[in-house]
Amino acid sequence: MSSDLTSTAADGAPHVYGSSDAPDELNAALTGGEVPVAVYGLGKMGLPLATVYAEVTGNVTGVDVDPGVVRRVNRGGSHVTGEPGLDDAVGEAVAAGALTATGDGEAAAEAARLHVIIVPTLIDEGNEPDLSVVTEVAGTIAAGLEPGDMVVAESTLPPRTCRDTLLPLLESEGGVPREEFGLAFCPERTSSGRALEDIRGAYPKIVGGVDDESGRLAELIYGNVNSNDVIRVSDATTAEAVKVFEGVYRDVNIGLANELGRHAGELDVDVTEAIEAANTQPFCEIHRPGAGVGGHCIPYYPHFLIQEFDVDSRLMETARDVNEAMPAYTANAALDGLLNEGVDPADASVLVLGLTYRPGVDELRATPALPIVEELSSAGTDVDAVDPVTDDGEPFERAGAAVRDLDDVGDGTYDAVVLVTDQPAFESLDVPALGPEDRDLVVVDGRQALTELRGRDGVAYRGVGVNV
Ligand SMILES: NC(=O)C1=CN([C@@H]2O[C@H](COP(=O)(O)OP(=O)(O)OC[C@H]3O[C@@H](n4cnc5c(N)ncnc54)[C@H](O)[C@@H]3O)[C@@H](O)[C@H]2O)C=CC1
Ligand SMILES: CC(=O)N[C@@H]1[C@@H](OP(=O)(O)OP(=O)(O)OC[C@H]2O[C@@H](n3ccc(=O)[nH]c3=O)[C@H](O)[C@@H]2O)O[C@H](C(=O)O)[C@@H](O)[C@@H]1O
Repeated sequence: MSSDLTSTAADGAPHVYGSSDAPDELNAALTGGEVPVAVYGLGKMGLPLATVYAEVTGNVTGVDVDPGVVRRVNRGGSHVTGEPGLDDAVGEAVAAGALTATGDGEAAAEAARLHVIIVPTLIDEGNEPDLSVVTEVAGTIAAGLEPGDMVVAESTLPPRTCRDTLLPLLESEGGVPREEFGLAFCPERTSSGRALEDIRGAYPKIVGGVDDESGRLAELIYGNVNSNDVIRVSDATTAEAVKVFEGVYRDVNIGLANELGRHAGELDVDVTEAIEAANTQPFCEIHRPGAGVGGHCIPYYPHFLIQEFDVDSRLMETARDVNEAMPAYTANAALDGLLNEGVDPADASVLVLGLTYRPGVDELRATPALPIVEELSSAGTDVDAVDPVTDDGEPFERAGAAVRDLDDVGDGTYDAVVLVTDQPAFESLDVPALGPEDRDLVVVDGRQALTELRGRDGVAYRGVGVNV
C-alpha cells in the first residue's frame, strides 16, 4: 500500500515515494526546490555530489560531522583539493541559497524528504567491511523519516546491504512501514580529479531499488541529476554488485599487470611496452604494473565479496595478495640496487618521491608509500620522503622517515631514489643530480615515470614492470 498521491509531509513538502503524481509533476517538484534534499557526507565525493544536487534542485542541506567542513562550505568554499571547478560551484550554490551545510544530521533528516548517503565505507584490520558510518547515518535519517520519503545510498556497499541492513534499520528505527518509504542503491562512479564532470554525466548512472517504486523513483531522480543515461537494474543488490564488480575487475586486472610486470627481469623485456602493444586490439585491456594499489576503494572492494560470501574467491584473494606484495617488491628493488652498488643499506640514504595513493589526490588510505618507507627504514636506511600534495607526513615520520619539502631536496645527495607516486610537481626535479659523485644513483621507478633515465650515465635504473 503506497502513500497517498499528492499528499504532503508534515512540513508541506510533497511525498515522493508512492506519489501518483505524473513524472513531469515529480520532476517539476524536484527541480523546483519543493523536495528538500539532505546529503550525508561532504568529502571527496559528497561535496561534489551535494553541489550537483544543489544545482539541480536548489534545495540541499549537506551534513558532515567535521565542523571545519561545515564552516568552509557555508562560507562558499571547498576543502576538497584537486577538483577543477568545485570551489566556484560550491560558492555559487551557497550564494544562491541552494546549498547549506550543517553538523546537525537529525535536523537535516527532519527537514529532508530525499536523503542521500555518501559517507565512507572502509574495512577493519581483519579486512571485514566496516559499515558503522553508513548505519550511523541511516539511524540519523530514521530519526527524521516520514512516509513518502526516499533514501538513496551512493556509498559503495557489500551487495545485500540495502536489502538486509539498511531497509530493516530504517523501518524499525524510523517507525515507518517499509511500504511507505523508498530505498535505492545508486553507486557513485566517479574518480577524484574529475568528480563534477563524472557526477553530472560522464557515465550512465546505475540505479536499483529495494522495490519497484524505489527503482522507479531513483530512475526519475537521476534522470534530472545525470545528463547521461540512467540504467535501472533489477534491484538494489544488483546495483551494489555492479559497483563492487567494477572495482574488483580493476584490482584483479592490476594484479595481472603486476604479475606480468614481475617477469620483466627474466624475460629481459619492458613488460609495459608489451602490455601497451597487446592493448592495441579491443579484446585486451591489461592495466599497469606499479608500486602498489592504494586508496579506500580498489583495495577495499574485493573484501566486500571475499569476506561477505562463502563462495570460493581465490582469484580475487590472489590478486589482493599480488597487489599487496608490490610495496615490498619495490622497496627490495632499491635495497638490492644498493647492494649492487656496494652500498650497505644501513649506511644508505634514500629519497621516496610521492606519498598519496595516486597523483593529485590528497588521500593516504592504503597508500603503498607507507609500507615502502617501513621496509626501507627497517633495513636501516635513512629515508627522506616528499609529496607536495599532502601535508600529513605524520604516518611516514612514525615509520622512520624525515618528511621534507620538495624545495629542500633539490640539493640533497642520496644513494637511491624511489618514485612511488608520480606527482606532477616532480617534473621539475633533476633526479640524477641527487646522486653521489663516486657511484651510480639507484633509481627505482614505481610508475614508469622516469624511463628516460634508463641507461643514463650515473644512474642504475630499475623500473617496476620495465626491467625488474
Ligand atoms: N573517493 C573516490 O574516488 C570514490 C569514493 N566512492 C565512495 O564514496 C564514499 C565516500 O567516499 P569519499 O567521499 O572519498 O570519503 P571521504 O573520506 O573523502 O569523505 C567522507 C566525509 O564523510 C564525513 N563523515 C564521516 N562520518 C560522517 C557521519 N556520520 N555523518 C556525516 N558525515 C560524515 C567525513 O567528515 C568526510 O568529510 C565511500 O563509500 C566510497 O567508497 C565512490 C566512488 C569514488
Ligand atoms: C573501476 C575504476 O576505475 N574505479 C575508479 C577508482 O578510482 P581510484 O581513485 O581508486 O583510483 P585508481 O586509478 O583505481 O587507482 C587505485 C590504485 O591503483 C593503482 N593503479 C591504478 C591503475 C593501474 O593500472 N595500476 C595501478 O597500480 C593506483 O596507483 C592507485 O594506487 O575507484 C573509484 C571508487 O570506486 O572509489 C571509482 O569511482 C573510479 O572510477
